[in-house]
Amino acid sequence: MILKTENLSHRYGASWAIRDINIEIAEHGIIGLLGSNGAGKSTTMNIICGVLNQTEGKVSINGADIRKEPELAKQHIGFLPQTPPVYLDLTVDEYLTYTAELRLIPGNRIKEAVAEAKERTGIAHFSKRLIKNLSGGYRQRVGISQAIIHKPKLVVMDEPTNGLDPNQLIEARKLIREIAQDRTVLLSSHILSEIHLLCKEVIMIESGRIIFSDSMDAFNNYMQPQSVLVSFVNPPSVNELKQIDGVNQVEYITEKQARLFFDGAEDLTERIIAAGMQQNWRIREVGLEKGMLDDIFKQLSTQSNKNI
Ligand SMILES: Nc1ncnc2c1ncn2[C@@H]1O[C@H](COP(=O)(O)OP(=O)(O)OP(=O)(O)O)[C@@H](O)[C@H]1O
Repeated sequence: MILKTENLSHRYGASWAIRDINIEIAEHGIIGLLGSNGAGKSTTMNIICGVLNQTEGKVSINGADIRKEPELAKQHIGFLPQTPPVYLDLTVDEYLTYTAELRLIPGNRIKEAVAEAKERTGIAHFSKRLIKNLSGGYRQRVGISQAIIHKPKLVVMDEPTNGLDPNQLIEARKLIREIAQDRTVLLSSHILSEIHLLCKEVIMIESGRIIFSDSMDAFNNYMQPQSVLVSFVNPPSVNELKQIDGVNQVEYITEKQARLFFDGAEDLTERIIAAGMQQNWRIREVGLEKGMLDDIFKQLSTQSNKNI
């Protein structure tokens, strides 16, 4: 087991930030921790990485208890906190050499470890550059370098793609996928599509509790389409649209585009198109809409409350 948390709970002052978080990760690949702002993602990650001491519960990394055997446990863990822990006045080489020392890499192997981490994250050409003169995307790569410099089995990344521009995002995702090829990456995000793109497993946390933990495929079952957007050249009336079998509600978003809500109706798209052809609505586009993250949260929260 690479990571195991047992009934992990933490409170700041009187209020609990997380309650009874149980996570078990045995395989390689990318696992997503999904939750809205304030759900408890950072608290969970900080405890897993030994940066914050939990109020209750236990964390084991590769079988070692992070509180009882911190040195042993931390050998197997790399951490990229929400703000990359870089020193702006050091060069990339100076900073990575320093982090290699912190990670207790033997002196005669530090140069090699620094070179390898830079190579993996594509920053070798910036070795002598001061970190303050790097762009946000490259600073973050330096942050990732320090997280993998000791070749840990588990890399924990707190919102690693937050605040990156579209190009940096694509590069960052590519890098994270590469890093996860031979280890486990646990990453957090409040953006569903981000977790969707990257992760094979998802742990969803809301108000400090896990409300879903399973494969991405299983998660997708909660995202059944419930509405369809249709654009017309000759828009019909709401009543005409309601006559289509399975449609139970209609709202026009613009003059020419309507949202049709339906209940588990099969072949609905085909029926809409057929009706459109018959009555000359001249349909330009039909697109299924997936449930919004808020709805999924609501759905899952109600279900988990029922199970308690
Ligand atoms: N140092 C602290 N002192 C008091 N309360 C805190 C502290 N850090 C976090 N909290 C509270 O604990 C809860 C969980 O916060 P946490 O930062 O873990 O959530 P998060 O899911 O990471 O959210 P975000 O994406 O906004 O960082 C929130 O209600 C937050 O206000």
